Amino acid sequence: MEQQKGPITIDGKKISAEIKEEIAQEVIKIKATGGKTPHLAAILVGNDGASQTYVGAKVKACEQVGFASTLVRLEENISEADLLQEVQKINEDPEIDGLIVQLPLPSHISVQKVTARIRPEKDVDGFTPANVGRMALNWPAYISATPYGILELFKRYEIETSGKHCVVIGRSHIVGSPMSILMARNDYPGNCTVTVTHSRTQNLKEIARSADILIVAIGKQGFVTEDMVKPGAVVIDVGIHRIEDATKKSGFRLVGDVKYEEVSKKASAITPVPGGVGPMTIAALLYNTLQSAQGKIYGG
Ligand SMILES: NC(=O)C1=CN([C@@H]2O[C@H](COP(=O)(O)OP(=O)(O)OC[C@H]3O[C@@H](n4cnc5c(N)ncnc54)[C@H](OP(=O)(O)O)[C@@H]3O)[C@@H](O)[C@H]2O)C=CC1
Ligand SMILES: Nc1nc(=O)c2c([nH]1)NC[C@@H]1CN(c3ccc(C(=O)N[C@@H](CCC(=O)O)C(=O)O)cc3)C=[N+]21
Repeated sequence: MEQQKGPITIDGKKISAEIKEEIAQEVIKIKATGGKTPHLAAILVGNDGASQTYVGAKVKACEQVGFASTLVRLEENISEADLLQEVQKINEDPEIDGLIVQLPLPSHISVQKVTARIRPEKDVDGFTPANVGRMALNWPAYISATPYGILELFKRYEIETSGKHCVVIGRSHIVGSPMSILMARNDYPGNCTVTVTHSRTQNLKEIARSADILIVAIGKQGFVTEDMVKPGAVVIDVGIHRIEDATKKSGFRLVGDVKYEEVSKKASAITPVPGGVGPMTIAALLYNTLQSAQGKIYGG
C-alpha cells in the first residue's frame, strides 16, 4: 500500500528554542567562571510597528538566554550625524559586544554611512564590508543573521546540499546576496550550483522550477506558486508580511513570499511563516553576540 507522506515542516521555532537553550547553558558557564556576560545593543529609529516588534523580540530573547541588552530608541527625525554619534558611543563602550541598527532607516539617513560606522568586531548583523568580505572568503566572520539561521536549519535537518541546484530569488544585501555566496561556498551547507534571480530575471518560473533548493527573499506576499516548484524541492520562505485578519486579537496574521498551502503539497521540506526563518534570525543574532563576547571571530 502506498504511504501518504507530507512534506517535512522545517520547524524554525523549535530549532531556535534549542539553540537558545544551548546559548543559555553556555552563559551559565560563563557567569560561573567570572567571564564576560554577552551584551547586545539595538538602535531603533522611529516608531514603525513591525520594527518595534522585531526589536522587542530581540531584547526578550536576550533576557531568555541571560544576556544583557540595551535598547537605544531615537526619534524619526534624528539627524544622520547624531545617529552616527550614537553608533560611535556604542563602538567605544567596552561593555557592549554586539550592535544592531534596525532597518529600514528613515530616508534622510544613509544606510551605507551608518553601516560603515559600525565596528566590524561588534557587527553581529554581519552587514559591514569587513564581515561581508570575510564571509565571502570563508574566513571567520559574523554572518548575516537570516542567512546564518537558514544554514543552521540545513545542518540540523541534515539536508543534502552538495551538487544541488540552489535558486535564490532576491539579491538584497541582507538576505539574497549573502545567501547565494554561502550556498556556493566550498563547505557544508553549500557546494551548490547557485542561480541568483531578481526583478530583471527572465523566465523566472522555469529557473525556479529547476531548483532542488529554492530560497525566496523577495518581499512579495504569495509570489511563489505551486507551478514554480519542482516536485521534491526544499523550499525556504524568508518573506514576512502582515495581513489584516479581524479574527486575530492583533488584527493581523503573518504570511510569507510562498503560497504555503499549495507549495507544501509539492515540496519535500518547507519552512512555514510564522515559525520558520524568522525565529532563526534571532537565534543567529544571539549566537553571533556570544561569539563576540568570547572573542571567537576577531580575537579577545
Ligand atoms: N524572516 C526574517 O528574518 C527576515 C525576513 N525578511 C523579509 O524577507 C523579504 C525580503 O527582504 P529583503 O531581502 O530585505 O527585501 P528587498 O526588498 O531588499 O529585496 C527584494 C529582492 O527581491 C527582488 N524582486 C522584487 N520583485 C521581484 C520579482 N517580481 N521577481 C524577482 N525578483 C524580485 C528584488 O530585485 P531587485 O534587486 O532587482 O530590486 C530584490 O533583489 C521581505 O518580506 C522581508 O520582510 C527580511 C529580513 C529578515
Ligand atoms: N539590522 C537589522 N537586522 C535584522 O535582522 C533585521 C532588520 N534590521 N530589519 C528587519 C528584518 C526582519 N527581521 C526579522 C526578525 C525576526 C522575525 C521573527 O521572529 N518572526 C517570527 C514572528 C514574529 C511576529 O510575531 O511578528 C516568525 O516568523 O515566526 C522576523 C523578521 C530581522 N530583520
